[in-house]
Amino acid sequence: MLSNWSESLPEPVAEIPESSDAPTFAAGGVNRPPRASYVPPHLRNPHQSAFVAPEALQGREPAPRIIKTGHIPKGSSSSYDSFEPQGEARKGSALGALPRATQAGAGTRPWPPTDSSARAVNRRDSVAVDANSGRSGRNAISDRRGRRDREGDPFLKDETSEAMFSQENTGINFDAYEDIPVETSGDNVPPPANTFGEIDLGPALNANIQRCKYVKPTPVQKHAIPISLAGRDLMACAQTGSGKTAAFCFPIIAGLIHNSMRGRPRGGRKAFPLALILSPTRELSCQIHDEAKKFAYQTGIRVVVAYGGAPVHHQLRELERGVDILVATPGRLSDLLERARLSLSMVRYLALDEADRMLDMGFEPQIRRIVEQMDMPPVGERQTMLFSATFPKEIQVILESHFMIYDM
Ligand SMILES: Nc1ncnc2c1ncn2[C@@H]1O[C@H](COP(=O)(O)OP(=O)(O)OP(=O)(O)O)[C@@H](O)[C@H]1O
Repeated sequence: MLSNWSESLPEPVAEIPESSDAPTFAAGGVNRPPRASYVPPHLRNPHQSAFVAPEALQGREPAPRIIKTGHIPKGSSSSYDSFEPQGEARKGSALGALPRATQAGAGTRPWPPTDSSARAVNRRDSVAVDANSGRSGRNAISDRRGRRDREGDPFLKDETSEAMFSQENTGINFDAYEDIPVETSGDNVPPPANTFGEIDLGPALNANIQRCKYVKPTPVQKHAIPISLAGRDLMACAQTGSGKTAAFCFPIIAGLIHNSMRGRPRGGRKAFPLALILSPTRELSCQIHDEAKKFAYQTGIRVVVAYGGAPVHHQLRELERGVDILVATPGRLSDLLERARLSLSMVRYLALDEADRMLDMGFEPQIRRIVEQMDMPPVGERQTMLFSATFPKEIQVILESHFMIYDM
């Protein structure tokens, strides 16, 4: 009999960097790399219990997980929900205005948060926008409703095999996480949230959290979500399997739902994502894409994935159909930018997952170009979340001094 869930996993298969001669797969769930082949590194030793800090296994005090927060945004909170597109993005019709979500059970809590830590975007050209006003806003809502009707149910396969989706069978003992200290730095760090109910994520996202059967936030979620919702940049060190995906997806999705995005061109050949999630491998990108689709279910937010080693034309078609959140590997993203089929000028959220691995895999030049030299809004005009399983000093120095990534 198996004593550990991880013993039932198939032998790990080496991950394939996108530069390899791997078999090709199409995006959007068609011919994807088989999910069973991806085993997170922490589960690869079947004799270690998953999700326990390695120090704890050696009888030592677990080292604190580190979360660094960016500067407290300055200025008035009213500019938080405004966004004026620049350059080419000014053209065309509006996409984005969703009705302001009324928080079920949250009563009168305003959005954006009006406390001192609320993000003030301070965009030079930004203007306040009423999400419910204007013709384009109504069109955008009906567009999104239509889109919802056509949306496949990302929970379907889980519902048909309930066991696959139950928390017990993820092999995660989240209670073991409770004791892991989390160290946060930065001024006036927003307090952690011990329950999802304490966080203002909106009814649609809350419903999806329930569908996912997440009962309470993991430690990285407890700390990172309130920090990001307050509009602060964030750098978090958390091991793989700690729930990072939700930690960056929830604030992005909540932010996109609550904030109006006017003036985004539609129907053209160039895509203008509002959020970009960079991850090192196609396996991880597909995993994030699958999770993000569940979190964004019935919100009207469209999540697209682009990764190397697969024919680009299918991914281009997916992008042409519209994209709010783009999950991408750095190589394929650079390719799409070079083909001028993608603009980063509307990106308000940038998340980098497994940053240490991206640097280890030699993606530094691409990331530098994507972040610094393309049309992405600069630090202060977008929100950045960086997650890494390890944070050796060298990586912190590289990230802080060489990349214009944070508002630190
Ligand atoms: N709050 C939660 N409650 C229950 N399960 C959760 C919670 N957050 C995440 N999970 C589940 O835990 C598993 C690991 O989470 P996730 O994939 O987000 O971790 P990760 O840190 O991003 O790992 P990786 O780097 O391997 O992608 C997933 O199956 C996810 O659905």
